[in-house]
This record gives sequence, C-alpha cells and structure tokens, in this order.
Amino acid sequence: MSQLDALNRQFAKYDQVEKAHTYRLAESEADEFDEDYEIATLDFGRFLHGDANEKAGFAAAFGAALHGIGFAVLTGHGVDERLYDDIAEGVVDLFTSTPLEEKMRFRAARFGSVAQGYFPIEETSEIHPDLVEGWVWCRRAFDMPQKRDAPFRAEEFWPRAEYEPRFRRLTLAHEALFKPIAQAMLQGLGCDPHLLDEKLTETNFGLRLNYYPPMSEEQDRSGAGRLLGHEDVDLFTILPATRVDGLQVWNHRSGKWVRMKAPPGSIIINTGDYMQRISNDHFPSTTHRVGKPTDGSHRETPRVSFPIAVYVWENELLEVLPGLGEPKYPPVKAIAFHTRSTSKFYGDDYAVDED
Ligand SMILES: O=C(O)CCC(=O)C(=O)O
Ligand SMILES: [Fe+2]
Repeated sequence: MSQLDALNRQFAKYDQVEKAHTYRLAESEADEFDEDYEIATLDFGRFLHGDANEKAGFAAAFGAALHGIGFAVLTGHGVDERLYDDIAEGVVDLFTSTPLEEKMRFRAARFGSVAQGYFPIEETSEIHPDLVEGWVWCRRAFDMPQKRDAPFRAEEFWPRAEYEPRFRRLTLAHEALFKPIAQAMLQGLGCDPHLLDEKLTETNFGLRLNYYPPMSEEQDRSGAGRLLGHEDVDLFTILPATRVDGLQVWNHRSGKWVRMKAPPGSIIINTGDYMQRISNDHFPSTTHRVGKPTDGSHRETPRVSFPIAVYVWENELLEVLPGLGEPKYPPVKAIAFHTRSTSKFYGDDYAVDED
C-alpha cells in the first residue's frame, strides 16, 4: 500500500484516546464534502467583557460547537489583525531567506514532550509526505517568564536572534487568551471554569509555523495533500484565519469533510487529544488536513499558517475532569501521553515512559 493510500487505522495503536472513525490520510477522488455544515463563528467578546449572562451564553454555544465538530471560529478576541499580517510576512521571510543548511542546523528533536525545530518539506512526519515546511518552538525558545536552568540565549533556537521578539509578540498575545478560552470550554462542559488556571499559568505551548510552497506540476498531479489528515495532540489549538484557504475538517457525524471558512482577523479553535482525554470524550480531537485552495492558486501562491498548540508541562497529570461521568481513561503523565501519541509521527523511540 503506498503512503498515499494509507488509512489512519494502521496507526491506531498510538492513539491515547478513542478514535473510532476511518479516513484516508491523503485526499482522494472518493472523498465527500459536507457543503451544508456551518462551523460556528462566535463573538468571544461576550465572554471576555460580558456579564454573567453573556458569559454563560457564549460558553454554552462554544461548548456545543466543540462537542459537535471540535472546531469553532472566534471573533472579538481582541488581538489586532495587523499583528497577524506582520507574522504572515515574517513566516514567508523566515522560510524563504534562511538557507537550507542553516535550517538543518535546527532540525526538529524532542524537547520535553514537544518535537521542536525545523521540519523539511515532506518530513513533517515519518508516515506520510506532506508538502509543507514547518518550524516549531516551545516556551523555552522564547524570552518569556519561566523556570530555567540556564540564562536564555536566542541563538540556541533561532537562525537570526531578531526573529525571537518578532514571533514572541504573537505568543504573548495568544498566551493572554489561553486561560479565558479554557475557562469558556470548562464552563461549556458544566465544570468549574477555573479548574485549569493553575496548570495554564506559564504553561508550555508549541508555536508551529507552516510554509506551504507553491506546488510543482508533478506535485499537483501526484495527489499529495499540503498537510495530510491528523489530529492535534494538545488541549486546544489557536489558529489565526489564513489568507489562502484549504483547511478541511472531518465531520464525524456525516463522515464528510467540511471546508473551513474563517473571516480575516478571526481565530480558529480546535480541541486536541489532551482535551478529549480530560473531557471524557465530550470534546473530540477532530481530524483535519490542508488541501488545495478552492481558487486553484496553489501552483503560484504559497500558503502560510501559524497555529499555537496549548500543552501542560511534562510532569502534569492528564485526568478526567470531575463531574463528567465514569472516567473512560486512567490518569496519565502528560509526557507519556504526548510522546506515545506522537511517536505515530516521529517513530517508536520517540515515546518516553512515565517515570
Ligand atoms: O495550515 C493549517 O491551516 C493547519 C495546520 C495544522 O493543522 C497544524 O499545523 O497542525
Ligand atoms: Fe493540526
């Protein structure tokens, strides 16, 4: 079976939460699209600035959207759209102006739970060839408050030191949303909204920059996607709306793909494996992928995206939250959970045991 025919079920042994559906990692002529499903777009300003009623209304709608498909689009989050424009330019600049041999000095390696560093094109994972270059930095790569063994040195992580403050602006703007987003999710689950506040204080995250270069004719004909089907391993991901479309989301009710349409300046939120686990499967870790854009611009135009994955630190426990019924999963240390799940992408020796 070629990599392009691979099914997610072949890798099911890595999953640390239940994923009962079957999908092809690559796109296929046989795929069906769900043109009727509307992913909810919600005004997060109601939760950030509203009274108790507004907050409750937002939390209920957000919880319903995440329970339904694992994705929601938020407006009113307060981050200036111009920051996203600057970051989009910064991503193009970083990938196109850094020589390959320089990029390869930062080749991705495990750093705690997270595979941090540069991923060459077609090497985002060992299981399928994606047409994307990626670069991931976790909290340690930023000059931000945290416990450290040695003073921060930008050159350990960045090909040019000035990239760090530029991308730090994005991580700081989004870090300010980590707790409010988690609080709204918890309220939507009917839990105490502050259950995760402590774990999310100066928590770990992974900023991933994705650079999808224009496709060659051969790549276009090969059937390969830009980023093949996967689920995020995190609590949740914050993805600013991209200028070029292409994100597709699995609707587990219809078994069809839904094309993401998010207005400029909005952020896309999706729940990942950590959240599926602690929510006792109430919030799914939904499969998504990046295909060709609907306007056919992939032969000439690159696409960039810059999701931030929100994690808890390696030694924290992932435990089903109180009040969500008989737990389907035992408590597990985050590092074991994270590395076992992602050894699907990085090879069996990526997994780290609990102690
Ligand atoms: O590029 C996108 O729109 C999504 C990227 C993504 O799913 C990821 O990096 O995990
Ligand atoms: Fe993703």
